[in-house]
Amino acid sequence: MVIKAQHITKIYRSGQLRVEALHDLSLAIEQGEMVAIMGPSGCGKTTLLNCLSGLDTIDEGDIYIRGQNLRDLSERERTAYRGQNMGFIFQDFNLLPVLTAVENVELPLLVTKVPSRKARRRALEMLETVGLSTRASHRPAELSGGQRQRVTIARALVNNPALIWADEPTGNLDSETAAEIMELLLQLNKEQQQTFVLVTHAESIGQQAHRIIKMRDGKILPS
Ligand SMILES: Nc1ncnc2c1ncn2[C@@H]1O[C@H](COP(=O)(O)OP(=O)(O)OP(=O)(O)O)[C@@H](O)[C@H]1O
Repeated sequence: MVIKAQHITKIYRSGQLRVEALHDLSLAIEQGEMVAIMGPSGCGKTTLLNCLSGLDTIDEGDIYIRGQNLRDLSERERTAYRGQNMGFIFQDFNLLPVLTAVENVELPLLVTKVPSRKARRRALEMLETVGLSTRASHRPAELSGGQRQRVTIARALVNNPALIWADEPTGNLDSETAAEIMELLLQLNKEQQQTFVLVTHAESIGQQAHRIIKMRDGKILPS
């Protein structure tokens, strides 16, 4: 089991306000699975993704990633753990505007002290995998939405993480480009046996995952 969550609860507090965004939620995801998390706006999908990936902390319960209880790691250790084991694909791209496509993709490698020539080679390889080798020296503003999303995917996968989190990976894209991106994710999942957990509103995208986890009001609906 690559991801195991047991009885997790997440409460957001601000002043007197208290929102229980996850309520006694348990789940298990296996190595190599592609899982889609679906449900109405506000049901807790993004919160679940942020907690499972250790970007945010939980109030109760336990989360194990490849056997490691996230609770036992300090914030600094969690950050290092994410860098080594996880890739993130978010809807608003998060690419650095002053860097070219290849520079954006190689960044996670340089951060982990991979020598620059090796990093460049690997980043170019990744851009080729996502079908963007001819745009390596373009800046994000000089790329289309679908192309930017491909750069984000290349960057998320460049250090070969075991786990990839994607929050609305096709949210800003037209349906044709969204289908292409989903096809690419499925292909990478099949080839590399990496585990993908994606949040989506799009039924057509969710249907292509191996499994859909349906959420309502901070809980998982029985399947
Ligand atoms: N930082 C925060 N502080 C307080 N409440 C929050 C915070 N972030 C989210 N919430 C609340 O927690 C609940 C779950 O939010 P979350 O963003 O996880 O939902 P979601 O299912 O991803 O929604 P959407 O599909 O609209 O993105 C919502 O009721 C939301 O208002």
